[in-house]
Amino acid sequence: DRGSVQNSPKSYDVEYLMPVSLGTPAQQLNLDLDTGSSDFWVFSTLLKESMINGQTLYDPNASTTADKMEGYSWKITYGDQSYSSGDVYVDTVTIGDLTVSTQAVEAAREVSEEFTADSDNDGLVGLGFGIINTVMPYKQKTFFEKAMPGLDSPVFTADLKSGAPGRYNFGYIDDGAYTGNITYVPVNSSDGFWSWVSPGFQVGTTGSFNSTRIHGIADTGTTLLLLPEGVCEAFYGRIASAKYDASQGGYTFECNDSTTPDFYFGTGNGQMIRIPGSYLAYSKTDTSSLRCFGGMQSDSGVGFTIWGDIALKAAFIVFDQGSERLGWAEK
Ligand SMILES: O=C(Cc1ccccc1)Nn1cnc2ccccc21
Repeated sequence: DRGSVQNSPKSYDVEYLMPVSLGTPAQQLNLDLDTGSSDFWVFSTLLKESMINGQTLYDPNASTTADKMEGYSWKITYGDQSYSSGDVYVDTVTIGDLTVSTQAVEAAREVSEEFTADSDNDGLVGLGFGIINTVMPYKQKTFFEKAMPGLDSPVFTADLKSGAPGRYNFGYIDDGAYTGNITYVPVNSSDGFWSWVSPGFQVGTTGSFNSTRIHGIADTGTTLLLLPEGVCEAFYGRIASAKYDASQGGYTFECNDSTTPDFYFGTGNGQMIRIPGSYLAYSKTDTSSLRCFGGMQSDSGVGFTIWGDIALKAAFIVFDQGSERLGWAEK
């Protein structure tokens, strides 16, 4: 079996949403595929009105195939301190023609203000590893883990684009979606993340390759690229107008600064992925400003590097859960 679904970026590529069908008859929600977490949760009719702001709600009572998991609950807090919690139902879920008939659907009773404010986002499909699923008393499998045994190949791929729709595929690799070769690197899933080691980086075409191992996770649910302080300093040191602006909480620079170099990161056996400098001028610091908040920021508050959407949209990525490895290709 296999599946394929279009993803669509919200403004500034802050997140990428995809249509998902839940229940019988199908209820369609727009969900955020998040390889940085492992809960499948949705806005639901269990929520208080005050927490809803235009989102589409999953109504388990309107689904003939929904069964409540009595005595089960969930509560998740993300790295940015946003959170959600609620009850659990088993129901049928279809993403891009791929159906899982008994998916644990986590129906929200409570969401933090960040989720309420994001009216286009009806919930998350966590495609990290199931060991960090938060359902109690027994953790539940991710959508991919449930689908995997029936797939042609135990992989899913992410093709995120800058300011344009891309695609998530399940169970196969579309050889037309990338150029050159796919370089595979081993994944350590013990923390539940797609964790891997980059051999180093290079700033611009003229810079030398810096052989420094960078431990981090491939996370579609994080917007920015959070890298070690020293790497940020090497990159921003090459941009004439760049500075660390404590009032903005990060590095900023003039959006059109022509000295902005591309950023290359190593993936293994000599391959590098090029992130165009334009991706790193993330968003204007305010409407009238000429300065942009950097798409690359320090990971010092996190403890590991996060290869978020800024980096992922420069590549075609194979999340190979069958072999616990990540595949990287240019496109
Ligand atoms: O939380 C983060 C980014 C982050 C910030 C600070 C420390 C560690 C990580 N990403 N993320 C990944 N999945 C998410 C889902 C919702 C909100 C944020 C999400």
